[in-house]
Amino acid sequence: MSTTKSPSFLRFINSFRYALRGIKTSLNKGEVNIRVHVFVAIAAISLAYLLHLSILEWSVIIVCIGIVIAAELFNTAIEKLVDLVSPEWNHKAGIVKDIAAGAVLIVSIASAIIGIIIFAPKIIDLFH
Ligand SMILES: Nc1ncnc2c1ncn2[C@@H]1O[C@H](COP(=O)(O)OP(=O)(O)OP(=O)(O)O)[C@@H](O)[C@H]1O
Repeated sequence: MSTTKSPSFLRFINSFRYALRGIKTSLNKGEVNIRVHVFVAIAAISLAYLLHLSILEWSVIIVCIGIVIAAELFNTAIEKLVDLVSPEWNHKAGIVKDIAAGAVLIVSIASAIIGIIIFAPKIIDLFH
């Protein structure tokens, strides 16, 4: 059996490496927002474990975490692209950044509400 990897397999592995590099760059470049999201995600996963969530509740929490972090990565990518295309002050560049930030805010608020709906009753139950 040949051990040579097919080009399409290598392309797949490389795409995966580039994607991981993108995530690492976002975390390393001092992007405060994404660090906050990762911190909140770790806190939510820890709480979910401690409160013995159901499979459905776990799934909802994981989907929320994925959407928020993905939105933040898109936002960072858009910011970098705008800075590349329009390094100088430009009204339209500002609008593009504001809209991208608005998208992150929307999914963050929705996820926070879902977190409250799932966690709050279980935390209240602990004190009864
Ligand atoms: N080139 C620009 N032209 C016009 N307005 C801009 C420009 N760059 C940034 N802004 C305005 O400043 C805001 C903040 O932009 P910035 O790129 O600093 O994003 P940020 O949210 O502070 O990002 P981060 O802190 O994650 O780097 C934008 O949402 C936009 O309103």
